[in-house]
Amino acid sequence: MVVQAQEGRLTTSAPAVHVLVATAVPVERDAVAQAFAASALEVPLPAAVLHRYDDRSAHGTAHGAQGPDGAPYVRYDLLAAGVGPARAAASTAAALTAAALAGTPYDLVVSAGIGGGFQPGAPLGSLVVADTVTAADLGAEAPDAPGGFLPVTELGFGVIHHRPPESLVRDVTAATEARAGTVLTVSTVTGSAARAAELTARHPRALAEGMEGFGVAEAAAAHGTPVLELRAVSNPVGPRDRAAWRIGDALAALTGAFGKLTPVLESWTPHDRAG
Ligand SMILES: O=C(O)c1cccc(C(=O)CC[C@H]2O[C@@H](n3cnc4c(=O)[nH]cnc43)[C@H](O)[C@@H]2O)c1
Repeated sequence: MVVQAQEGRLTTSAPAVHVLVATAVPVERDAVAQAFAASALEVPLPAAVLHRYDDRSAHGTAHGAQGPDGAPYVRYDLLAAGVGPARAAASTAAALTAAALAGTPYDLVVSAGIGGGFQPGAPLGSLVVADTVTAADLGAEAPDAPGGFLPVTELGFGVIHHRPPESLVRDVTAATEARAGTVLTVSTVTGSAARAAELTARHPRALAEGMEGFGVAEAAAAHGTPVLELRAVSNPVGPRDRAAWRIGDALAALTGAFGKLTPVLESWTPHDRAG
């Protein structure tokens, strides 16, 4: 349930752990929200609306940060940030800036959604946590280069990898029974065996691909905020076959993952947060 509320600023009291979750589309955002018992407060931003949930695990932790009533808790702001790396980066940057200006910066940004799984490493319905968030098609075609492609870093610009905090990746992977590996960000969904093989050759550790992670990570990095990416596998990466997509199963896996995330974030220490 979403409670309509007008709020002139982002928050009224400092949360224990302040997390921005950026999905691409509302159905993914709502799958994440289903993990939380509380109803949402709608927080309007200039170009988007955050759905805010204050979540407490059933048991809390000895090391958890303290909420207003003394119990450990995590504040999740859920944002349907748009499809593709550019739109996702713009929306995430807007939310990060609004929070910073309000004096309540985020501790963590999570890019979450469905994604394609490289087979056999990431079966349909499984969950992948990125230990590396990689821009797979940011660069130049170069017939003389290995694989016929030069990443943008080889051209002297930017970055193509972001690395989430190791301890957080380890703990989230364990808690959610996910697999950890590289998650690729692409601007074009892979639709052929040849393209899948090309990506695997260039990125042997790739387990999944999506279209937003790198954009979200770029926005987080600009604010010095750690990032995490979670992909629930809805389809195999390879020849386009819409009939093979299992979006419902992937959305259910996303809900399940977020149901297990709160205790991990409650016990995420400031030392680890430095990543
Ligand atoms: O091919 C189609 O007909 C088609 C119809 C509806 C949606 C799509 C998408 O590609 C949705 C992209 C959306 O979902 C994520 N996603 C899911 N699977 C993959 C994938 O194999 N490769 C890349 N992205 C994927 C992505 O993050 C977008 O948010 C296609």
